[in-house]
Amino acid sequence: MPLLEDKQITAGLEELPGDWAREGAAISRTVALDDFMAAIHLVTEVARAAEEINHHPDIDIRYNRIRFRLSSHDLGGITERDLNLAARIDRLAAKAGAVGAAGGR
Ligand SMILES: C[C@H](O)[C@H](O)[C@H]1CNC2=NC(N)=NC(=O)C2=N1
Repeated sequence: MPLLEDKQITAGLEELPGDWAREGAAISRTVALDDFMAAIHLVTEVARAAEEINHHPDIDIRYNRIRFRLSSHDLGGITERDLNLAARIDRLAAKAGAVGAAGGR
């Protein structure tokens, strides 16, 4: 699967419901949950999705906030796999009642 061009990445990010940001060779999104266990439950669901597609996020968990950072490590950049995983994360995060970190919780 090839690396995406800048304009493809920009278009792909606009299609995603979550507020993903481009960070060089990766895209990232931070979400906030009600509490630590809610965050851990979401991480567990994302882990199952990652295993299903064999594409794994970098995850930073701080109490009720989770930062997901996606990159295709084998190619050192962003591919469709990252956009696909981001879409799955957005669906799981919405189901879990997550809000963007900008939500101020
Ligand atoms: C052996 C295994 O299939 C590879 O290491 C997969 C696993 N998950 C992965 N996840 C991500 N984000 N990038 C990869 O290059 C990658 N490679």
